[in-house]
Amino acid sequence: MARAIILVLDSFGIGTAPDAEAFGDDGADTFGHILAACLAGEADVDGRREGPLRLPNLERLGLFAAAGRGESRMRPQAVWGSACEISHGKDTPSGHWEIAGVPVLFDWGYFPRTEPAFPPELIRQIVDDGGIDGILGDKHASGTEVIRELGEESVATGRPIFYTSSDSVLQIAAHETHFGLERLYDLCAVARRHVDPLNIGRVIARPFTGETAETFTRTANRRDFSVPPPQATLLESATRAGRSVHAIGKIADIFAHRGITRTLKGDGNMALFDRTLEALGQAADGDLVFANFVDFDMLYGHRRDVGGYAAALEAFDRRLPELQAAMRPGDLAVVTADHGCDPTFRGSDHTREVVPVLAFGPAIEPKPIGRRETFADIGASVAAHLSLEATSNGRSFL
Ligand SMILES: O=P(O)(O)O[C@H]1O[C@H](CO)[C@@H](O)[C@H]1O
Ligand SMILES: [Mn+2]
Ligand SMILES: [Mn+2]
Repeated sequence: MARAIILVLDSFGIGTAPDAEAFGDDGADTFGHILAACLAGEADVDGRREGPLRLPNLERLGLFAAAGRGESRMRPQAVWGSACEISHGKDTPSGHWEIAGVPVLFDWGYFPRTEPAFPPELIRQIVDDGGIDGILGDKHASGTEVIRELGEESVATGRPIFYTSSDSVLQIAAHETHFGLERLYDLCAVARRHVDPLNIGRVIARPFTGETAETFTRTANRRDFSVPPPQATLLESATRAGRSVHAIGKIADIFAHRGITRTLKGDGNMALFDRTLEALGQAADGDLVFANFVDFDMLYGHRRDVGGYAAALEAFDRRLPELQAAMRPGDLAVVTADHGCDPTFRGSDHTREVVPVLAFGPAIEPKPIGRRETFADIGASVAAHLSLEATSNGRSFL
């Protein structure tokens, strides 16, 4: 039994999903296109990385084999394969809930690609209850671009910026001190109530600091207000059985704080890796450590920054030996992702892709597991490993 650790590299898809065409994502391949860009010398970042992508530890575990790529001749040292998503959306909650055994088989509500994007009645309700005198934005946008465009006006008028994407989200950007962080969280809680009837997955607080369009920066105080998963997930199976669930980074928010024992936050992937090791050091037998590494998605995938994404992968890879050294004989670790976000693809949205499944531990025998039909096989395997009641979806590959 010992412990289980799930590491989600947020947005690290490894190839076009069989149903990608329905999402307008045919040909998307986050890993494959980063590899190619690095090889072509198009992903050099001054002082941070250059040349071909070097991921020796992920390669050793079987990343290339999982992606069906012939570049590596190494025999995988992990249980290796890939998984398709059956959830209707390619968003973060859908991906994580499916990993935890609860695919999203209903349709989220989405806001149209029009301006305004939000129903006027909805905005009127949020403005009335939220104590603001109006909003800016009201459209589909990239979060960094929209604060550059409207941040100064937002600071001057006190009106927060409302925007959305191809995900089921209402995002609210406001200045951390001029508008106020707690006030922004309160406003998001009001918005959360009003978007519930529209079946919107998340309201996201996007605080920023700085004084001019050029210096505005989003802070680590982002907060996601998610709806709870529609059924009990692996996390609740664990906590109901008296186990502790250690949630690293965004995990607690993504699961609307259901089935979480403790939350450890960190600013950036490296801090999140530190928190993961810290949780592992404290986890008892039977516990689950569940970590999300958000930089891949937020800082590089959505920003279509190939070099940054490559550098972040290499930095993550360099830390894997520390994780392996901290694992006890009966532990299981699974490296996976929640969707793709190909930094070479058009637009700035997620991409429908298959994700890697690399499961390893001192007593886990390497083997191929092929292409799994659903991410839920990960949750089923973790449940089996921790001797928890089986999740209602997924089959264990262990
Ligand atoms: O452009 P930013 O604000 O990073 O937004 C991105 O972050 C949202 C939540 O992950 C996604 O829906 C995407 O729109
Ligand atoms: Mn995600
Ligand atoms: Mn994202």
